[in-house]
Amino acid sequence: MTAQPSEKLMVFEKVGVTYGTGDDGTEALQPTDLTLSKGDFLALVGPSGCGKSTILKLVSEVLAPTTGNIFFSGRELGATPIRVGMAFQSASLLPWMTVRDNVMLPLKIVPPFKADYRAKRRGEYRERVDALLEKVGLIDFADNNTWELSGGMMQRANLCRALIHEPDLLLLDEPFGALDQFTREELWQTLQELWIETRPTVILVTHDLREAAYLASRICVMSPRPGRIVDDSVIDFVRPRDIDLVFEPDFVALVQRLRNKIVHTPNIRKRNAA
Ligand SMILES: Nc1ncnc2c1ncn2[C@@H]1O[C@H](COP(=O)(O)OP(=O)(O)OP(=O)(O)O)[C@@H](O)[C@H]1O
Repeated sequence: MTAQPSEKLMVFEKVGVTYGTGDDGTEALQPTDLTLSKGDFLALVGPSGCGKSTILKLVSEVLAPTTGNIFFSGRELGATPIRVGMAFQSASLLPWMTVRDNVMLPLKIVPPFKADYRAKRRGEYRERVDALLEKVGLIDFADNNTWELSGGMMQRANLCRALIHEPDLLLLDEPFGALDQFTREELWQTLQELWIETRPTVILVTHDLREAAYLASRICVMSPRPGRIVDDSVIDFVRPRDIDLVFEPDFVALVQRLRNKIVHTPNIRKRNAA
């Protein structure tokens, strides 16, 4: 197995996933090559069931590939611990903790921060949490219970919790899927600001093509199951991106192109059977 160049953060080499075995097996991901560089903001889009979440499970080591290899910083994934931040559609904040304590949680449990947690939780860590809450407009709610927050505020707190420990990888699975359009657009801007400031490497799974085009620096379109990457585009709209960008002709044309790619990419099984 050859080591990968270290400037590439993550490399998929012919990575395939089949759930189950034999006749009952479900091929979710065809052997796939994918390279992620440090600081990329990659959006994965495609029809339901194409394997987007499967890729997130692979990257977060919840699932091992059936075939192929994954490398992280030039070494096989799993060889060294990587720091991952995650945010999903359900904010899953802990209701018995305040907003501040929820955001501080990764500093309590993730190395190397946890070693100093007791000493720093009232000083340096608290300042760090409060600075992030200030940035996303939640500082006045730091001592509130999470059930006192609106859906949009919960997702702001959720983003803070996913970023507070400076993850090597930020994994976002439909994080704004349950929000109304206006709140969602506000959160796009918040996430963009956080990304520009700290440049984490992000993989965003979304069904919302405008969200992908507004936020991402790169978009991969996947085919219907068994998933494969059928389009890989660099998105180079100037940053910071204003929300009015979504009405610009180039933006609308991009969303239309992505949509056509998704709608018109045949299911390989059906095509082969025809
Ligand atoms: N544990 C499992 N056992 C069997 N099949 C599975 C399992 N998990 C996922 N699948 C199947 O693998 C395929 C890919 O699933 P995955 O959740 O990655 O798709 P997705 O693109 O994230 O879908 P969605 O957009 O609907 O969330 C789907 O057809 C799904 O039914």
